[in-house]
Amino acid sequence: MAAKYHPLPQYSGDTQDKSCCCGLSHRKVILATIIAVLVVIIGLYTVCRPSDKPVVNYKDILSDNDYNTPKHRLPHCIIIGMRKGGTRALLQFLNLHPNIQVSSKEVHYFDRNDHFFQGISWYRKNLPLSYGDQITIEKTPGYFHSDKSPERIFRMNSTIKLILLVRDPIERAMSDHLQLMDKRSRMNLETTSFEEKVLKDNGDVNDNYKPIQRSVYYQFMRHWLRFFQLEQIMIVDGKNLTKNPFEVAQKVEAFLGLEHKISKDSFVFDRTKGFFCIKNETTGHKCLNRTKGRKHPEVDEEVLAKLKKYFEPYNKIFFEQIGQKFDW
Ligand SMILES: Nc1ncnc2c1ncn2[C@@H]1O[C@H](COP(=O)(O)OS(=O)(=O)O)[C@@H](OP(=O)(O)O)[C@H]1O
Repeated sequence: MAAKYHPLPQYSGDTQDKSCCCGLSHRKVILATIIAVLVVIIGLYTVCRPSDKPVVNYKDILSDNDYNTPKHRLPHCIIIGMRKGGTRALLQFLNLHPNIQVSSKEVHYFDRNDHFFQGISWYRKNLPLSYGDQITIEKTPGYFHSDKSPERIFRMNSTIKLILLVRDPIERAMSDHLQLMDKRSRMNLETTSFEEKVLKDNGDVNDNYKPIQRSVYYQFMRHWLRFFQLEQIMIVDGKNLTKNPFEVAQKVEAFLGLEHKISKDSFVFDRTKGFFCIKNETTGHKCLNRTKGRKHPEVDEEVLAKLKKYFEPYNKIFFEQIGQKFDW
């Protein structure tokens, strides 16, 4: 009997689906691989991202009585801002206290996703070593203006103590502007005057300019008060810090439940710098670097009047939120 003829499958060119393995076409294999990779990425993200549950409680940190072992401890207190409020000066002054350990760098854990999604152990590693009887403080002024930070801090420790330095919004905007212009000039980019930047062509206040936006405090404070009790947030007058650093340091010591250890003798007024600096037995005294305490140029009266009018209603809401008034 003649053998039955079975035609061979025809080669139909590279663009056609070809049988690969298990009878699946190349396209299906590629699709399945992409789906598998996505599933693995989503799985890893879900497992590795920081837990939504509070990680630690203030009481737990305080009950850490392993006094003699230096460890990277989570902060008991965070200076959340505001940018240009005097945060560096306050941190330096608090560092004089033997029971306070400060993070010299701004960690930017809660306001930067690339840091935050590395998890709480990343944060801990980026905080200084401290002993069990010390309070760890970090300052990142960007936290105040970031909408994610309040909830993220709350989830880490709902009873944490927060410090917010406040300043006249116009002075703060000027300080912010000078910093931005300084950065531009170091990059050899064109710089613009405050007056030009803060007003639009039609003469209205330029509410698209970041230094102006960041001075509308009530918008940011709203987020913080959704998560924290006002009593947990110490509001510090930045102007008072420049005039009476000792008085402010004493109030912060009390807020943190620490003994008064920072002495008036630790400060010396530097006439050239125009600010208080920290006394140093060997070098005389140490002031903050040139990026703190820049000379503010005079602002045109008309521009100043417009800015005052612009910020007035916003300041009023902010004062109501914090239950305190300032002279701005
Ligand atoms: N003792 C002392 N020495 C120097 N500077 C002092 C001091 N106390 C408060 N200030 C004020 O701190 C302002 C800078 O604020 P910050 O440190 O929060 O700025 S930053 O957001 O971290 O860039 C800085 O703002 P500018 O004067 O506008 O530069 C100072 O006014």
